[in-house]
Amino acid sequence: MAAKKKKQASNKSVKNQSGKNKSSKNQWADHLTHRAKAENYPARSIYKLEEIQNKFKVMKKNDQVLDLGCAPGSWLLYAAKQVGNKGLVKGIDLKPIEIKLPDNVVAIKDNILNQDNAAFLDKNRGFDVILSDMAPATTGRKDVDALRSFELCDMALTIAKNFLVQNGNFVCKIFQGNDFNDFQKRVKSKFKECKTFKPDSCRKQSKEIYIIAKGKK
Ligand SMILES: C[S@@+](CC[C@H](N)C(=O)[O-])C[C@H]1O[C@@H](n2cnc3c(N)ncnc32)[C@H](O)[C@@H]1O
Repeated sequence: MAAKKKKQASNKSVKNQSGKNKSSKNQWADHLTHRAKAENYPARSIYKLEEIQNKFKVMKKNDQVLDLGCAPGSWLLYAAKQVGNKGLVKGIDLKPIEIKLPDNVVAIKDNILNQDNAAFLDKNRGFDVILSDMAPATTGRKDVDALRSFELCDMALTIAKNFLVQNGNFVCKIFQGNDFNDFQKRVKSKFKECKTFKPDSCRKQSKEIYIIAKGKK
């Protein structure tokens, strides 16, 4: 009886921003959210990178990988397994990483738009792979959100141009909007191969898509 009451309380109905009723439980939680939890990943986005890696083989053993927008850390954990203990994964995010990271991962809390993180990025060695799963905090205004997302992609591409080794690979999440074609054209001009891919694990209603660029010229 007590357990039943507790369950009812945790499922109680609340109003969302548009005034409609929704469950106070995470309405976005789905089987991948539960699977991620069971497999000790902090976010379901792990399965997007897994699909990308299975299809495009963007990372390999011993690679040095940069993960832009790395919190809460699922891609860091997955990339760390792909590169192995002789590889290295560096991550950067506005938010701190709160999970325990393996020895071949370092992460810092910083804004990618801040030019001062060049020392962390380390131009001397260069990265074999740069991943960007960055997404801006949404405002609800589609034009503003699309512009902010584009600004992050633009910065990710600049970092890829400056810090990827020759023949390096670049994966970048982008929201399909007005700037999409122009951005894709700019990526294509810098890489030998460039494709777009929407992993099955992306939420159907999401406008996000990944640009997979291989072989930096
Ligand atoms: C979808 S989450 C990334 C999830 C991550 N790939 C994972 O698997 O755990 C997007 C992240 O982009 C970060 N982000 C957004 N703008 C940023 C910026 N200017 N600099 C650094 N990180 C940023 C957000 O803080 C957020 O954690």
